[in-house]
Amino acid sequence: MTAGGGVDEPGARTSTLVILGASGDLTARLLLPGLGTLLAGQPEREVTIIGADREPMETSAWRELVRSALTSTGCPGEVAAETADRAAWQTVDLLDEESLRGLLGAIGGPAVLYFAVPPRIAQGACELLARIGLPSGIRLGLEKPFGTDGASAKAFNELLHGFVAEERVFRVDHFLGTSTVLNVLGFRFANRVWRPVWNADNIERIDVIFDETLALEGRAGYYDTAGALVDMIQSHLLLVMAVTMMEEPARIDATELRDHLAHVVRATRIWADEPATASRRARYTAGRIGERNVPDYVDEPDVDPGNATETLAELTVEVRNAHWAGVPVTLRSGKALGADRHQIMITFRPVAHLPEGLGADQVAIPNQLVLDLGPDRVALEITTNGADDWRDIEATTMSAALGPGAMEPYGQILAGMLDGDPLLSVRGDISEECWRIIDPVRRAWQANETPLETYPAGSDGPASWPRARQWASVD
Ligand SMILES: NC(=O)C1=CN([C@@H]2O[C@H](COP(=O)(O)OP(=O)(O)OC[C@H]3O[C@@H](n4cnc5c(N)ncnc54)[C@H](OP(=O)(O)O)[C@@H]3O)[C@@H](O)[C@H]2O)C=CC1
Ligand SMILES: O=C1O[C@H](COP(=O)(O)O)[C@@H](O)[C@H](O)[C@H]1O
Repeated sequence: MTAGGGVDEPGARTSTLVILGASGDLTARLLLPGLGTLLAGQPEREVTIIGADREPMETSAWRELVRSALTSTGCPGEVAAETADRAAWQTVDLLDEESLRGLLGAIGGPAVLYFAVPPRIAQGACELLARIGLPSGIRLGLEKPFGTDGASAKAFNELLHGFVAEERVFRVDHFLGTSTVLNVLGFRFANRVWRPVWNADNIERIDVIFDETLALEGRAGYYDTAGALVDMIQSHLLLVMAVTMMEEPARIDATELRDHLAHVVRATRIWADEPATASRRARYTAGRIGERNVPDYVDEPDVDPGNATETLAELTVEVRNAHWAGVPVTLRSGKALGADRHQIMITFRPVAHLPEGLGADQVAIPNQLVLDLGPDRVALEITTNGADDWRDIEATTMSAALGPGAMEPYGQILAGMLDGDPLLSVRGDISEECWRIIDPVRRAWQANETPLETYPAGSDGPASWPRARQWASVD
């Protein structure tokens, strides 16, 4: 097995990526295809990919898996072939100390160890690494979920910090690598028009929505104990919120950006400090989405009907600082819904007053700004004079497509890891803060203080939830 080097030299384009759990779903579906988009745009990179898993795999089979996954997302054939030819396989049991030592010895140089394994295995392997010691030049890529609650995330951080510097730990949240989240930075900070109005004086509410038509898709092993709150709100949506509401960083680097994200999550509190009433939860029952019949969630393969798993979660929080106090921020995500709706929605306060003779008998219409999280688009609903009667007022939508980004989110995340730039990885304190926000909600749900409602697959969620009113207008 050969080891690439150089991940430590700034700007180096030669690096070694060791994928632990290389026979798994994440590797085949997201990691390698993401890397393919990175190599498509930056073909000069020489990445040596070492696949590692507990079952042996022929090197030729691993190389073919690498080659086809890279080309599936547009990596040129010759770059994929060269990368595949460098790839190697290592059979390892990550929970066996000797086996893990053997892997580290075989890598023999700087590398990224990417844990594409279940969280229990990643944590167990890190406990062994704490004993063995981490060879210099190694970085760790850790998938979500990071811990299972605030206490376990804190303990995991303490374990890691005992043997590796925080700058070498890359906690993955692929939403930070999505083009729209990156686009929010330019949209917010490079436009003069938003700066004076981006605060509680002018903004009435914020909604971050990630509704999916996808149902469980065979992921009960993970999802049935996580649920929508942990799967989407604890990690992704709180960070999307933080990017939307943070102050302007002095520069876009890992320290500044993450300090600013941390300021937002540290100031975030559950609305009215009432977890039971600031949240809602529901689970899908049988229904139809387009041409698909979706079974009742509890009839999905491997679901434990005894788990009160929610497939739709909503949580309202407040960022309690001088800029945002009093503005409700609702985070919502669910599966098996009628439409994919991935949006940050900013609802402005209506004008305080309309001149007499304009919009007679009409109430002022609040401006609404929607940043679509794919396909990337921005839409602003403004108020204009009526088309038929200029004395009326009516809403009109202006919209524009945003750049789709040069690569898939996992390509962006891997680029940061390979280059040693933690800009888009979740810092340890931020991860703990996100758990601190949702832990009381989980406790309230476990105590049954918030009812577990139902909705038919393919619907908009429980009929009683007041959602259509809020964002029907910008479609
Ligand atoms: N799949 C996805 O869409 C996403 C996954 N993630 C995260 O990525 C991680 C991996 O998920 P996923 O790929 O779906 O999981 P899989 O179960 O598909 O893959 C995990 C792999 O790890 C191997 N493994 C388990 N135990 C050991 C061990 N002791 N030593 C070496 N290898 C081991 C498994 O082998 P075996 O089969 O023999 O057990 C399997 O090949 C999880 O943390 C998940 O939360 C995050 C976002 C999306
Ligand atoms: O991390 C996750 O994200 C996906 C949604 O993100 P996408 O980039 O795949 O659209 C979600 O479906 C999944 O449940 C969650 O684990």
